[in-house]
Amino acid sequence: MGSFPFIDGFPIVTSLTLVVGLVIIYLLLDGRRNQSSNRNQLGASPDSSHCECYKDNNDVSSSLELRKSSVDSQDASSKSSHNISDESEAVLRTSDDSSSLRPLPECLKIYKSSRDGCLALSDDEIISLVDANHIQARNLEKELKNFERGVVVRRKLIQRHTHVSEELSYKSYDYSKVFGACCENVIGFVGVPIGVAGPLLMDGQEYQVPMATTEGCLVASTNRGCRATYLGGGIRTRVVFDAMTRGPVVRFPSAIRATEALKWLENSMNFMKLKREFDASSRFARLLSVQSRVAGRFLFIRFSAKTGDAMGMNMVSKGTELALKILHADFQDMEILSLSGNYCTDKKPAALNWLDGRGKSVISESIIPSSVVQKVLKTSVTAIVELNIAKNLVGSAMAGSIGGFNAHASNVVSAIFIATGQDPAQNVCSSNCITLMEPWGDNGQDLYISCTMPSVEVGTVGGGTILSSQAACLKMLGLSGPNLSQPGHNARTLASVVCATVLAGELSLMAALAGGHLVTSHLKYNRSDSNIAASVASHQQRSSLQTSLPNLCVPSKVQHKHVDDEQKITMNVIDLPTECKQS
Ligand SMILES: CC(C)(COP(=O)([O-])OP(=O)([O-])OC[C@H]1O[C@@H](n2cnc3c(N)ncnc32)[C@H](O)[C@@H]1OP(=O)([O-])[O-])[C@@H](O)C(=O)NCCC(=O)NCCSC(=O)C[C@@](C)(O)CC(=O)[O-]
Ligand SMILES: NC(=O)C1=CN([C@@H]2O[C@H](COP(=O)(O)OP(=O)(O)OC[C@H]3O[C@@H](n4cnc5c(N)ncnc54)[C@H](OP(=O)(O)O)[C@@H]3O)[C@@H](O)[C@H]2O)C=CC1
Repeated sequence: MGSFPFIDGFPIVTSLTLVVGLVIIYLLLDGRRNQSSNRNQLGASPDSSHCECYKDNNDVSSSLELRKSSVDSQDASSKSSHNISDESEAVLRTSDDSSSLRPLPECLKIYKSSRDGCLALSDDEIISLVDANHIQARNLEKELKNFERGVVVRRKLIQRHTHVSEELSYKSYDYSKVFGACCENVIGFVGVPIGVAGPLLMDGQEYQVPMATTEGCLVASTNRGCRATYLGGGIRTRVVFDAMTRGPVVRFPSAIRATEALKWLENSMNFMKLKREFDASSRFARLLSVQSRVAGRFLFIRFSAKTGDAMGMNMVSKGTELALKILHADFQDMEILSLSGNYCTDKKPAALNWLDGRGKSVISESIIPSSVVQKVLKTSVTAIVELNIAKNLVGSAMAGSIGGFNAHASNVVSAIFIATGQDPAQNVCSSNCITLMEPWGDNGQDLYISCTMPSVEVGTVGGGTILSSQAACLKMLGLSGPNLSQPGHNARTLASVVCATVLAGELSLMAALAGGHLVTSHLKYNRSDSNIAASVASHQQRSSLQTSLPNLCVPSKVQHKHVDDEQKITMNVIDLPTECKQS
């Protein structure tokens, strides 16, 4: 044995066998890799993918053979996944077999051969035409005359640059409502859970309020507020102002000229001229007022209009553009710098909206009996009233807030906005709210609460309200679409629902804070380890700090507001689960 050469302690024969075996395994694995990269030719490696396949297919004769064998199976699979008319089924091609790609000139010829030329091309062939700038990626739905296939091809296009998981939903969605109205370059849709809070007893009627959110605990809390107000006899609301605004910026050669224009706008005859033009732009938009401010040579003009059941931004923008032409006719030296000069103010925090209102200005109020405060809200009238002053009034003043004198109005506003197809960006000003609380009744034993929201920007027609799920949520409230007998009534009622639900949310969260229940409730409803379990495990393994508090330990009990009378220190004492204590 000693005369035989050894490799790493093995006799040479054994070593050679090992090397040959490894080479064979490597070749087999490599072959599989190549096969799979051919199958995913629009996948992760963009440069090699399509171009390589296209080069391969320059050999037309071989590609024709391959194509013939693949077309049948492709068509069979495509029929189930695409909503194609019978006519086009016969010629539809999809992309799975890269080897069947026809050369670009041939694809172009087919594409141009008729109005439906696109339908005779596979997804990959369509992509080759997009790459060569014959088809615009953003027009795929139109070109393919099939919304879902347009979405599928666009997903394949961007697969080459980033991973688009099947988990991003795209099937069985009514894209016909989206195209030209709600979104461009569509690649799918995101599902957001909808919870329901209710019954909300508002102005004598019961509502079940849909809320779209991923913040566990929010619906539970709002539901509790609905319960408390229901037991107290409900919530009353009033809409005190209703006008959407658009505020362009224009410029003059001098401040003097800007001031002359301002004076012109203040004249009631001139206002009527503007109004005639503005009102002619819509069956529902009606100009109510024009408010102007000068800053040097700039003039800012805030057009305010009723917009029926629409939130109204498109409508008011359209009317404003026409009205500006009338002003321009008398002030030819006026430059229109922008239809929006941020004096509207849309989608940005602004004191103007807080002070003067925008959209619907709404007030809601309710009285909660002391027994309900104790049993349902688990706090006392004194504690919640004191906390409201300290937090929502003094705290927000200390923070320099404008319109943020509340606990979490934006939570409820955003959840209802997403559920009912409102413009979610308008959550910024729509969440302006001041929450007020007072002891009520002969002995101050009950609780009075009100929410004042000057700028709720909502509609029941237009925007995302046309989409099926969002319209279904509006239907739950009995507020879908236009109110034919009283245009504007549906949108105003929706604003009331928002304000009343905000009141319910304020009541419940403030009670939880006053009672020290915030953390326990959120750890119960608002924490999951589904996408962090691995990192927590590896962190624990790495650090092996058994003494530290594991991230996912849920306190079984939180004692709050343990006040040391002498020092007036407030402490939170967290009672940990046994396993956490042991570690
Ligand atoms: C609409 C455009 C982009 C057209 O702009 P355009 O320049 O006429 O379009 P184009 O056909 O010349 O295309 C130029 C590029 O725009 C893109 N593009 C163009 N069309 C599409 C489409 N269908 N789908 C996807 N991408 C598109 C695309 O990148 C395209 O490049 P290409 O692909 O041709 O090389 C332009 O007029 C625009 O940006 N308008 C403003 C719209 C906007 O920003 N709206 C936001 C909402 S407004 C609001 O909510 C807030 C407000 C206004 O109130 C705030 C305030 O007070 O200021
Ligand atoms: N343009 C912009 O600057 C901005 C646009 N937006 C977007 O604007 C969209 C909303 O614009 P908006 O003007 O509300 O909606 P639309 O643009 O959809 O306009 C409403 C349409 O509904 C018609 N309508 C039918 N019945 C009624 C009724 N009872 N009350 C009111 N209108 C009715 C109107 O008729 P008619 O034609 O007679 O007026 C109008 O054509 C959203 O998508 C939003 O995201 C948001 C911010 C800024």
